[in-house]
Amino acid sequence: MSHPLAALAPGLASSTALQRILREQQALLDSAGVGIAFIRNRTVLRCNQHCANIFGLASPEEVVGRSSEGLHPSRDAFRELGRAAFPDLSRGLAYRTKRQLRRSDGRLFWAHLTGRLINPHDSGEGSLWIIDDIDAQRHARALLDSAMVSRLQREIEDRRSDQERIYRMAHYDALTQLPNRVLLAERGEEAIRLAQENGTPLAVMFLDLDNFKHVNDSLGHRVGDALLVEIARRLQGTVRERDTVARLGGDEFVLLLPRANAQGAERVAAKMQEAAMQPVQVGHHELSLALSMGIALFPEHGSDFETLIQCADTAMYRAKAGGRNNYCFFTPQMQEQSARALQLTNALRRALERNQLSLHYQPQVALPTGRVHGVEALLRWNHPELGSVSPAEFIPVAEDSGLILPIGEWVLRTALAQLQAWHAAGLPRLTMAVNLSATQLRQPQLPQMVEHLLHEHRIAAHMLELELTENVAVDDPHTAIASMEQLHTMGVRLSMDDFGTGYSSLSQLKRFQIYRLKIDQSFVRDLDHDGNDRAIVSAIIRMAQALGMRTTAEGVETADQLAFLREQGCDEAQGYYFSRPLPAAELERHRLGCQAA
Ligand SMILES: Nc1nc2c(ncn2[C@@H]2O[C@H](COP(=O)(O)O[C@H]3[C@@H](O)[C@H](n4cnc5c(=O)[nH]c(N)nc54)O[C@@H]3COP(=O)(O)O)[C@@H](O)[C@H]2O)c(=O)[nH]1
Repeated sequence: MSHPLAALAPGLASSTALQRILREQQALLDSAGVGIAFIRNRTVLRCNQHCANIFGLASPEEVVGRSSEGLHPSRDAFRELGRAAFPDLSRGLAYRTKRQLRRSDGRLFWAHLTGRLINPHDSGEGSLWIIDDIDAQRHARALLDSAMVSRLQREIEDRRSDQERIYRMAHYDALTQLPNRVLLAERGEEAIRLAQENGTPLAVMFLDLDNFKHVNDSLGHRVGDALLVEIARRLQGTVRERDTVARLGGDEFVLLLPRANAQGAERVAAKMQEAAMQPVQVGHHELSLALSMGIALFPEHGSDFETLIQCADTAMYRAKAGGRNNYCFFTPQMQEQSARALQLTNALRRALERNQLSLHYQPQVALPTGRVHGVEALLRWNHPELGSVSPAEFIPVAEDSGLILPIGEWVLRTALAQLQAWHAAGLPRLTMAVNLSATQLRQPQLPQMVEHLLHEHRIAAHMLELELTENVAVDDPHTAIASMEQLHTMGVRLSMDDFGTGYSSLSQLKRFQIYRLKIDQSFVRDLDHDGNDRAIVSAIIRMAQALGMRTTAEGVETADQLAFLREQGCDEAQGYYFSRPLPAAELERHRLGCQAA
């Protein structure tokens, strides 16, 4: 096809130079971002690609040759444009307007038009028109805008979900998905505000799983975690929507119970106990757990959330100490006791180095012969200001603070040194019983320490009896059993103290390699007038005999008690009837000299 511009200079159309110029011009035209068309005699002579695009045609060739009138919505519109443009064009000026044009498929669109005559003195040479498609621009802008909007929306969405994730991480426990300490505190403050405003009650409950450490240690953390998740689910399923179940960490949970008074809290506690006690299946383990719970009430026990939680925590410890699977309401006395415990802990830290501790010894008498076969070492603490503090009070404090470890070692060393002295003084068969706390038994190095002290004082292992309570083994049977086995292998004798008051099974007794059962003094105390106690004591003695264990009755105070025990075949007895626990020198004077064999 001959180039349309060749028509403008017919003589030059075949020249190579002109062809090159025309190609360059076309390239220039095609690279323009607007439509460009040359029109002469109402016919399109030449246009660029953009112009073809604007009119919905594939290439400039499809536009060239078309009547320019057909590019307008109507003949009238076309003529009107000619009339309007003429004054400017004929003066050699550019004519600018905004018009509707028609695409090849008939659709109308708005465009900015700029026209100019090629030769202002001769309109017959045609005109050049620049067409700027406003609709397409608008459309493109709209597309751009919507792309930006959706990107913005995505960003906002992303940011929102990031914020939600951060909020969740900061306010919820990752394992159980329960509210954590932070969210609990927020809800607690809010609950107190509402309770104050409405004059309604509010209960805070502190929960702790009994023996959870045992599950974790013996079955592994994965089982422990699964158990916590299941317990969390059950607790959550037991309360009402307005209540909050939060996990503080480990096996500690807190319940926030708006509008619950003492009876309400008690009902929830009972439901919690029931929910926790249903067996939990984790893999092939069927586990059942119990809860210890402490309850504090608003406003009776505190006006701020921090105080209420502390009170509930204190009450929970009391529940645990009272035998586990239990709940307890906070009382102000508990706080006094906590303050006292703190005072004792601080004072106890200095007790060893300031020589405030001493041992008293209580004889243990063999019933068939009436002779003292051994003594039990009992710790005494005499503080310059606090006076004589009972071990029943300070031993638990020492256990909680970990001070029982250095103190327990001191007791063992001092007792063995005393035994060594008595053996040297002519009482070679005297045995020494020493109390061991659960914390001590959990120390894996305990057997080595005992062995070292026995060696240091040249005492045969069977002359030492270590007294354990039943709960020692319940808390951490694995370490406890390992230590007991080592001690047993060394020849040290183990006795079960306060037997009958704790929680142990007969199979445990066998596994623990127990040499002696010490019948708790609570059964001995009322032997004279309580038929049940008599039945229990004689059953314990018979059971021990059947299992090949010896029995010692604690707290014997009367001749009648002694007669009953002797009659039942009890092996040894200990109590005020024979002697109170005494300092070594006093005991030597009164009891040991002639009786020990
Ligand atoms: N872990 C350690 N625990 C210890 C140690 N020393 C003592 N304790 C434990 O403290 C609890 C209280 O001991 P204590 O006040 O010494 O009471 C003992 C006896 O004095 C008392 N007793 C003895 N005979 C009688 C009696 O006839 N009547 C009566 N009412 N009380 C009597 O009983 C306690 C016996 O203790 P135990 O045989 O150990 O049960 C107590 O639990 C001690 O175990 C220590 O060094 N470490």
